[in-house]
Amino acid sequence: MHMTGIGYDVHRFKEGRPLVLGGVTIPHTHGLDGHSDADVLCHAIADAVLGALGQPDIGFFFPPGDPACKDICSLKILEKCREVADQEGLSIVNVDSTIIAEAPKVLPHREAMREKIGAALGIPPQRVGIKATTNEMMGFVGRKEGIAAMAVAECR
Ligand SMILES: Nc1ccn([C@@H]2O[C@H](COP(=O)(O)O)[C@@H](O)[C@H]2O)c(=O)n1
Ligand SMILES: C[C@@]1(CO)OP(=O)(O)OP(=O)(O)OC[C@H]1O
Repeated sequence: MHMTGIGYDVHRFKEGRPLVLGGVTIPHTHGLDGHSDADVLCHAIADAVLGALGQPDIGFFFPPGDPACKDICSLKILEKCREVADQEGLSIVNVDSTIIAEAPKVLPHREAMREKIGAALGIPPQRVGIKATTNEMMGFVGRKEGIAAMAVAECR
């Protein structure tokens, strides 16, 4: 049986932090604020995978504010999702995602992100979809207050 999951996350920009998306540090004026490395893309993908596994969300496995999660590399969260899939006797088929950001341009970093996410999830990079769009200068993303990401995943 195939199961589908959906994930969404958003993080606010903060000066003086590195911008990490899909496990890749991208040069930018601001990073994202968070207790973890604030990798909004990995968080959305994690929730999508956990949803497809019929599991609770990221906060169940990595409680918000848990000292053990301070500045955690969010690829570790994806590795945990893979472990949970293994424990359940399920496999991750593919993930697809969209980053919503006015800046920076993220598509130049797409291949690097696919490699990192694929390695963490144990799937080939060809099965990791990453797209990006601006919000046409509307809303909080449009005002460059932060970055949002959404994802879907399929498991079987
Ligand atoms: N942060 C972003 C946003 C967009 N892109 C790329 O630009 C294309 C056009 O975006 P629009 O929102 O103006 O339609 C989009 O399809 C992406 O290829 C990007 O790399 N990073
Ligand atoms: C992984 C966690 C751990 O604090 O990361 P945060 O940086 O707090 O990010 P958020 O997406 O708000 O919630 C997920 C948390 O569980």
